[in-house]
Amino acid sequence: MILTINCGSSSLKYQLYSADLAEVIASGIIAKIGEAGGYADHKVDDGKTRIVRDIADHQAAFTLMMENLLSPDIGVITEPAQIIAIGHRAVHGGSTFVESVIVDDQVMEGLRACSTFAPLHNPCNIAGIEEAMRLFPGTPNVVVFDTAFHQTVPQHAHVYALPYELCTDHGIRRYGFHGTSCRYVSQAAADILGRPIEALSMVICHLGNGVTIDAVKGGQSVDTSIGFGTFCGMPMGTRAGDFDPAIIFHLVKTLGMSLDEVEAICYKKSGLLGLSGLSNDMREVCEAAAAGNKRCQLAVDVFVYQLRKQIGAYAAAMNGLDALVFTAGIGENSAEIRKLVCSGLGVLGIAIDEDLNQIARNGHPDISAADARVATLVVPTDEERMIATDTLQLTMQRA
Ligand SMILES: Nc1ncnc2c1ncn2[C@@H]1O[C@H](COP(=O)(O)OP(=O)(O)O)[C@@H](O)[C@H]1O
Ligand SMILES: CC(=O)OP(=O)(O)O
Ligand SMILES: [Mg+2]
Repeated sequence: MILTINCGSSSLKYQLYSADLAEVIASGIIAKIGEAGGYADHKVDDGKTRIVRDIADHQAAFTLMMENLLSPDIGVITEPAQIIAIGHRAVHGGSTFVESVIVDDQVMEGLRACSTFAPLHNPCNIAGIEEAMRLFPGTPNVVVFDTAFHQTVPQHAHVYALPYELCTDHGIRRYGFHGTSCRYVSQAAADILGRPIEALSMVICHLGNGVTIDAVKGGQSVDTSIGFGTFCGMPMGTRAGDFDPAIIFHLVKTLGMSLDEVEAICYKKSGLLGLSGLSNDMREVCEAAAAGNKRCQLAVDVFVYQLRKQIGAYAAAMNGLDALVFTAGIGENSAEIRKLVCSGLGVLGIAIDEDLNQIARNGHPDISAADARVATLVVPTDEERMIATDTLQLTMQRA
């Protein structure tokens, strides 16, 4: 069996596949790590078991995952050796990692070096890999990078107009994230449309806790909204998205904030949470907005406006658009956000059928109106399957 691990800042998601990847045998999420109210949801077939327990750190989360997988009641394995390879998500691979790799000491060193670029994500990814190496000695670990798919973004799109030496000598450039999701979703969208991916210009809207808008032309990422770190581009759950960097100097020099405080604002106190003052969860923000909460309405308005602007920019950058694709938590589940985003994009030839929009998750990925020039699709992402696929491929190659 092949195990995939996605260690986030406060969660660990896992999925166990049969060795041929034909079947997902078990999956789960361990949530609120290091916070009050920790729990694990472990799924086998249609059954879900919730275990409520405080989870101090990623090591404790790993222990709980193993208890679940090995449990006589809800477990699916009898010994760890049944797992032949483990695939991990890593967010930032910098310029060092352009594709998935098998973990060795040098890879771990490279990952640690990229941690300063993604302080919210990479340290957690590394904690997961270290724990896997400790609990499964001798089992190959593969690491799959969010940044890898965006290595094709051309220089004129990934270089910032800063002194060029900062790019060449210090790796200051746009890297892009959620690449594993965009890679999966763009191919799935081409399959749904029944057209070769090489012939398509698409904008992928990965709208989860983190948000990426990605321009994919001919199957390659040609521009992407997140940049060097993971807080720029679109507003996200708790991250700011683009704002004038002069604000940072003002907060530090005039308002006397420390850099740590400013960093916390950019990554943890902004976005939907910062604007709404209520929640980083789009469902809650939409519900409160519908009930008349003005700051929540503002958060929705800002989110939708920035999305529309970015989609328009990428349609122009690619000199055309064949498909607009929604994915991840918000993109897959919120008919309202899809409707709001698309309603302002008629100029591009985007038009959706509201009845189809409402039933998109029930096997109706194409929600385009009959007269639309651009196809609009809703495609559930599956980063885990991509991670498992790369893990299988690399370990087979080595064997
Ligand atoms: N029905 C829904 N309506 C609006 N937002 C939703 C809905 N279901 C999930 N979401 C949102 O999806 C986001 C989480 O997306 P997800 O892709 O699961 O996150 P992660 O980046 O952690 O993988 C949250 O903002 C959540 O509110
Ligand atoms: C890079 C990033 O934003 O990841 P996530 O959506 O998992 O927070
Ligand atoms: Mg996700």
